[in-house]
Amino acid sequence: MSSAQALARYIAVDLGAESGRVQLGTVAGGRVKLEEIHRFANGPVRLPNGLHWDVLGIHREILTGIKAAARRADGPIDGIAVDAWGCDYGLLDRDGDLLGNPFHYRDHRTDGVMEQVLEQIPAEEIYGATGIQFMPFNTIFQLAAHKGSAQLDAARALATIPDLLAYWLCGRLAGERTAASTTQLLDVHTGDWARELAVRIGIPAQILPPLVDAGTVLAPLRPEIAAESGLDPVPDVIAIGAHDTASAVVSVPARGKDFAYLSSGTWSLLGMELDEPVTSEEARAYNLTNEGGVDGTIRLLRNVMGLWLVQECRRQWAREGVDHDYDALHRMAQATPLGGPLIDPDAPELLHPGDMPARIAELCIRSGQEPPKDAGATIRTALESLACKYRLVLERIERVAGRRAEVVHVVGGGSRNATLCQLAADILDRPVHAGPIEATALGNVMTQALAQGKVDSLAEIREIVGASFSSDVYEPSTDRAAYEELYARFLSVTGLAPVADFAPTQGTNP
Ligand SMILES: C[C@H](O)[C@H](O)[C@@H](O)C(=O)CO
Repeated sequence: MSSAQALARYIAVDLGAESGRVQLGTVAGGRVKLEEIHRFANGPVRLPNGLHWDVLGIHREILTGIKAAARRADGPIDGIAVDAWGCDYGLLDRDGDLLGNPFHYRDHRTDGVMEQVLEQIPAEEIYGATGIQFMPFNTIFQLAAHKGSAQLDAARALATIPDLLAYWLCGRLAGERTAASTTQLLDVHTGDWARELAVRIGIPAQILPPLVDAGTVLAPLRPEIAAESGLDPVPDVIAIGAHDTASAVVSVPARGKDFAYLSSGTWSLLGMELDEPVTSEEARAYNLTNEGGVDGTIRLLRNVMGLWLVQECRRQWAREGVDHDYDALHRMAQATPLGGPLIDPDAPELLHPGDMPARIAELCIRSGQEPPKDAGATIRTALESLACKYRLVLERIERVAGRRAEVVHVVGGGSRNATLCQLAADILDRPVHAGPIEATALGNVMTQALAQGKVDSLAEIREIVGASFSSDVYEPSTDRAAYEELYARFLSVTGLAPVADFAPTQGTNP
């Protein structure tokens, strides 16, 4: 694509729990192209006081990526933006300096904290204000666990992970709303911080930063970074859908409204796009979340444990001396016959790092099933269970959204997992369109283009992405009996209630 044609070039920094990527996006002639410039591993660092993220290391990798992108680009860079996982944050002191490495959401410091807070403030109230699903690591509970710490006492500002890294690139700290929504401290009706809620929990509301919408230009890249990278003219740093899932949903190549999306990676984020939040008793009972979307949309979704199950199994087997790569694991799972043991992939025992194969086997035994006999069978159990949970969650979302999804778009790294995509189509009994893989980075790039008026709308973005990247289509099996039997067995061994006869509960997720 020659520079004459090139309409705009953007650098997208896309940070996930397992890896970070710096991508160069070029938007021209109604098409978007993405080039991976720099990829680096990411993961928890254990300190005496718990699991943390190495944000200085992440920042250094971002600078390396920006320099390389500047060298690779065949013209000026128009913007830079950062997206990252939700819920985690850094605290800044009165000088704007970081007060210690952010904790990792899988750290045990929040054990039991959500229950304590819910004794103080009823779930109905928190959900009524924020519309956010109850998860033990939500920022609100991490801050409650942080109370009384020297860090929180000295804190003058809170920065979600994407906001912190954007702040280090441009010097302006702002709370981008899609990322802010994952804190469970944003009022979903007003779009402002739920300060009164924060104060009732003992969180100093003054640390909550000024809010901006996705598509806001923050400030120019810091001059020393621009100079070091040879970026002239100096690009702006732009707030986009800073919560990675929000950016992924931007580039779902869907038309109309009757679609569901599954952002598939370490987590499976399954949802539908709404114009307005739904904080009904039923939405709360199903523990659905109303996370903020780009262009004022609402992401009515649910976190499902995702490919973390497979990632942790692989790490455990590697610790035991058998290093399976992901392709080998999926070939083994594909070769394992349908109908093995099933589990609830969202069982709390599976959230923290550790011996995942043993935990999966334990859950099977505890529910009266023979545990998986080998690695392939263990992965098969994880994938079949995920696909079954997708069905339960999607049926609940459709009921609350009041409409049916005719197609499910699976995007992200997990969209390469053909076994899971086919199982999802079979158990959901509807077509699954898989791709693009780099949906989050594409959403990052295209929202920068939206911020600069290079494109006009979410619909146009989805047209451009759909025209630029093909999707693999998985049609549901016609052997309905086999998959209906599988789903019925899933419900019976897990004790999870199908939509039809589900009764409201006291808040935390079934
Ligand atoms: C904690 C998870 O990261 C968060 O709930 C999820 O939405 C996410 O950010 C996935 O990347």
